[in-house]
Amino acid sequence: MADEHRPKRRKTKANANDASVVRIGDKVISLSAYLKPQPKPAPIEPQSKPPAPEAERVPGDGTDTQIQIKPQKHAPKGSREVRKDSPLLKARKALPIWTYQRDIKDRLQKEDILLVVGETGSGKSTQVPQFLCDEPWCRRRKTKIQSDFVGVGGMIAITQPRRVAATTLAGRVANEMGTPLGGSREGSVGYSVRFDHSVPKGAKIKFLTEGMLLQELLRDPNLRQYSAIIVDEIHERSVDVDLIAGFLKQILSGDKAGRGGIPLKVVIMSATADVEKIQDFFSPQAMSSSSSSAPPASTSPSMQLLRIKGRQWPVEIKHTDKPVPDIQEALIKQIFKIHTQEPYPGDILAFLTGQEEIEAAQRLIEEYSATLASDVPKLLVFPLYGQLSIQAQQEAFQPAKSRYARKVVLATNIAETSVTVPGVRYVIDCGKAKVKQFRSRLGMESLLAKPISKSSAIQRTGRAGREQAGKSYRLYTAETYEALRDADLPEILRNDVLGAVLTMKARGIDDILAFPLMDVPDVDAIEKALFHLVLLGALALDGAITPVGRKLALFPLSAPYGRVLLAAAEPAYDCLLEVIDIIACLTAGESIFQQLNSEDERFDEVEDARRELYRREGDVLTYLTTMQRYASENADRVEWCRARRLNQRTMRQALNIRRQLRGICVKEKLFLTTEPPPPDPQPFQPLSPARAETLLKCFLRGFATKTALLAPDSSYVTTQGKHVIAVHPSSVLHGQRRPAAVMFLEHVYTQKNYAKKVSAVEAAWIDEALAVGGIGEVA
Ligand SMILES: Nc1ncnc2c1ncn2[C@@H]1O[C@H](COP(=O)(O)OP(=O)(O)OP(=O)(O)O)[C@@H](O)[C@H]1O
Repeated sequence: MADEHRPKRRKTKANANDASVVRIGDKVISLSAYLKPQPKPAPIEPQSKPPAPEAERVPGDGTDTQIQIKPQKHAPKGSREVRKDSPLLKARKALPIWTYQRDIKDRLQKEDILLVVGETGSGKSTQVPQFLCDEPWCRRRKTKIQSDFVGVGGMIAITQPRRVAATTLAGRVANEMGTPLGGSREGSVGYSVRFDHSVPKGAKIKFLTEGMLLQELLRDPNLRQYSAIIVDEIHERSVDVDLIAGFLKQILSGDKAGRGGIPLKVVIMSATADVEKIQDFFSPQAMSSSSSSAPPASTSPSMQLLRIKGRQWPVEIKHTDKPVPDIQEALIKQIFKIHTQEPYPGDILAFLTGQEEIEAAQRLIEEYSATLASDVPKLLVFPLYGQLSIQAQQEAFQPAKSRYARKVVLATNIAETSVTVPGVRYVIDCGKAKVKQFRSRLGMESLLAKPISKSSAIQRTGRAGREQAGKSYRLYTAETYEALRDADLPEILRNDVLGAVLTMKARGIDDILAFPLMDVPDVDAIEKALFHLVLLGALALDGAITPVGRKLALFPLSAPYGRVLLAAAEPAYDCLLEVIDIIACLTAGESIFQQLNSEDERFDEVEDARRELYRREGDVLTYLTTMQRYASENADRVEWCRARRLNQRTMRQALNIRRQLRGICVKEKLFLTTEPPPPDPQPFQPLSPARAETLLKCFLRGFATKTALLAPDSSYVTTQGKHVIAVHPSSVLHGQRRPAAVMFLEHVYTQKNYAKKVSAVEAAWIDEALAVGGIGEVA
């Protein structure tokens, strides 16, 4: 029996006899100091400002994840007129950056590149694009490029490290401009994140994730549709933002022929950037040496630096007196202390390290909150982490449904930069974050909780004090803060660079080491990536990009998933529809299976219902069966998911991704027939053993290097690198018969080396897949 969704710990409950304690495993946390005597909460004051942004679901079948922002009542659809007494205009004018408006415009009128450094909440992300979008240089112009007349410019792109920031900022700016967002034909503001785009006709400002801008760069290396690119939150130094900085440097230092001589303006922004490093990278000397067609250093664009002083609202920072022995305990106590002692309303945003920690804390807070007296406001908990679907993430940004409740958002560092969570007045910072680190020599990734940097701590604190004065509770001492390093290591120095190398190759960069990067990754990591790309067929043996590589770079999927998709379209496999179903489930966000608790009274019933989904070959085919049965259900999908404890929201998102992937495959002419994919619901057809084998072999075309063989001592040893690896408890194969060979789609080092998303395969199939890639045998 699969125990993917078994509990990882005993069910915890507040002691029935003593409502002032909560238990975490063996520990008992007493909250009595905060709760007795119970102070009466402050009376609820009507909020002086309307909550914003007023994001809403698009009504419909629920498969669309677009967000729709209610237009301001006074603003006609598509209008950009905002009344002078609009509260939002007043709020904009109160932002510290407002007084710098003229300065920013003047500087960009004269120069092409500007670095804006200003405190969190000073108004950079929401205001700078609005200041610039009506500048004369921002108009779309017709120009002659070679022999054609083409339009250049007219729009501003502003990149964000995460989709939640891109969508919420787009919502806010649309509101401020009095223009609708999403689902509308006209408007000034749009957004584009993976699997979700909403760019109205005539948009002047587009918020997009860094990954999406990279995709656009592959299609249009001169970014012709834009007059300006704003790179926000550059301090996060993701691989993608480093690549963007490199490409922008090439455009800025080039001869502009590809834009018909029209310059591209570039604005780099952050509250906590390493100013010197960025200035060096974009210095005239560095510019002139990065391009053969560059003018001499004396005429290269020079980077202006503008520092925005001040923030709108103060934030009081409180450190602990002594180190806290148990972060979770301290965090929960702090939440209840705020709830009972700080004025209401005022929501709480608490930073934890990961999904598991968030779920554990959520259970405890909810259990305890249920025992609070009826005259005490309830605590409503909202999780916020990367694996959640966009819809689930958006819920954290809505005002609490009940007026007599305090919202507690439990977030990972995805809420650390850029975002404003409306209503939040208090921040709690646990001082740690899970950091992904790729050890190129081992070919293994680790995901361990580590102390954050000063930059992260400042950003977390900056999530308070955005709508009113706030407080930031750091669960570590002032001395610990002082000892933190200034910034995190850039991702390019600690992560797999497979995607980065593929992007560079697809953009025609042959000499990867000569590409302008703020930090150059280890040669070892680049070699590993080149080897992997050759194996995937994305690069030829001489390192040149192949047609397969070009296609992979354009898919909104990682290269191995893209490779599986392309293989599925080959006549030898011919299983595109099934592979799309599986990849849709794998990339939809949160696991489609909710974790089951063995003490749950419905445990056996749910396990019974799930049995029809589990496949003894492992997780990949279990996902397929689940998607196919879900899609074939035509009575009540919500009830169907409930009975099996499937995450209905993730399933809906998977259907949405499935629709988009099918569309991409039709466009790329990958389907072997010209017949359109059959509409749902189709009757469920059990998978034959031969078909199961074909599908797993097809997945090996992308994942032959992520395989392990059973050793005589019953452990699994990876075929690449020869490391011992265990099947993760979340896999349907955990605790089952041990097949002689396994393929895994992910691996992670936490307490030990774990293989996730595991399937039973045969050693001969692995050899076959490696041989197709020209790499030889595994054993
Ligand atoms: N979604 C939102 N809902 C409500 N208010 C918002 C929202 N987004 C922004 N604001 C308001 O606009 C102010 C400025 O936000 P903005 O994101 O432009 O600042 P920033 O300087 O870019 O901050 P950071 O460096 O933290 O990203 C916020 O402090 C808040 O008052």
